[in-house]
Amino acid sequence: MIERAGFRPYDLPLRQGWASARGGFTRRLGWLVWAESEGLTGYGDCAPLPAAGTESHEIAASALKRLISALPGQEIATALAALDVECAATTTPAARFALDCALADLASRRQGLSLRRWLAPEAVDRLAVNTLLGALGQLDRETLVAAQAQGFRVLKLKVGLRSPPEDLEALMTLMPALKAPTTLRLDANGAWSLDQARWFIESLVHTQVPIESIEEPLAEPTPKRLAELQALAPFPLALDESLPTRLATLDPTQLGARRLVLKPAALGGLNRTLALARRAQDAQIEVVVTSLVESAAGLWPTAQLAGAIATPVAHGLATADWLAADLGATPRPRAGWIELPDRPGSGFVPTAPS
Ligand SMILES: O=C(O)CCC(=O)c1ccccc1C(=O)O
Ligand SMILES: [Mg+2]
Repeated sequence: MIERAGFRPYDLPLRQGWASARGGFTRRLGWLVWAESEGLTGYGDCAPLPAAGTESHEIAASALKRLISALPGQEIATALAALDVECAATTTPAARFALDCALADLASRRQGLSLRRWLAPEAVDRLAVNTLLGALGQLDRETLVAAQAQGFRVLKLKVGLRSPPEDLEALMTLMPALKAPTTLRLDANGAWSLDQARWFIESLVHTQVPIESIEEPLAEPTPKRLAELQALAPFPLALDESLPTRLATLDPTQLGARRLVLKPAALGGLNRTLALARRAQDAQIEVVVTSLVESAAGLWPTAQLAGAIATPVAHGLATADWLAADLGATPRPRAGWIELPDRPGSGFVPTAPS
C-alpha cells in the first residue's frame, strides 16, 4: 500500500541556451514526484515542455496535485490502473508520465527488477545514443571533432533556424570534419514548407553529407506530404512533436514517415509508449526514444524504456550534460553507449534529501 506521496518544484539552469526552430529555453522547470510504500520510494519527473507536445506548467501542476492526493491508501497496481481512467494522456501527458514513472519505479523495486525488465523481460542493457550538438549555425569544427573523439557515431544538429541554402552550405563546410562511420541526424522542428523541404532533401542527395535521418521536416506534416518527401530521401524522415496530437487516431502504417521519435513524457507514460513502439515496429517503422532534457528523475525511466524497446537505432538520451545542475546522478554515455545498471527500479537516486 502507498503510505505517502508528494512533489516539489525544481528549477535547473542549462549550461548553454537551447535553440530550435520551435524556440528555445535556458532552464528547465519541473517537479520531482515521489510515492512511498513499505520502506521503498519511487520517483518520477514532471517537466512540461509545450513546444514538444506537453501541457503547460499550470495545467500540469493542478493535475499533479489532484493525482498525488489520491495515492495514499491505494495499492500500487490499483493506482497504476487508475491512471488510465483518471488521467487523459492526451491532455496531461507530462503529469501522467511523472505518476506512471513513480509507480513503476516503486513496483519494479518491490519485485527486485530493473524497470526495463519489469516493462519487458527481453530488455537490453546497452543503448546506442546520439549526442546533441545544438543549432547548426553555431557549430564549429572543433565541437564536431570532439564529439567523434568521445565515441559518438550519430551527431544531432538543429536545422531550420536559418534558410535551407544557409543550412546546406554550413553542412558542406563541416563535412570534411566527419569521419566514417559518423552520420548526422538533423532536426528541423517543423521549420519548412513542402517546397523548402523538397529542395533541401534533393540538394542533400547530391552531396556526400552522411545523413542518418531528419526529424519533423514539415510545418504541416500531413501523411501525403511526408510520403512524397520520404520517397525522395534515402534516409528515414521522423515524426516527433507532431505525434502527441495525433495519438488517438494514429495508424503507424499511414504516417508517410519511416521513423517515430518517442518522448514518453510527451506521450503520457512508459507502458503506452512501449505499446506504440511495438505497433510501429510491427509496421516496419523505426522508433527512437528521446528525453525532454528533463532532470535525472525523468531521464532514468526514459532510458529504461529504451532498454525495454530494444532497438539498435541511437536514442536521444545523452542530454544530461545540457543541465548545469541535476537532482541526482545521471545515465552517462561512454563511447556513444549508455550502459544500464542491474539494480532494481529506474536507477534514479536523489542526491539531497528533499
Ligand atoms: O534527440 C535528442 O538527442 C534529445 C532530445 C531532443 O532533441 C529534444 C528535447 C526536447 C525537446 C525537443 C527535442 C527534439 O527532438 O526536438
Ligand atoms: Mg525532434
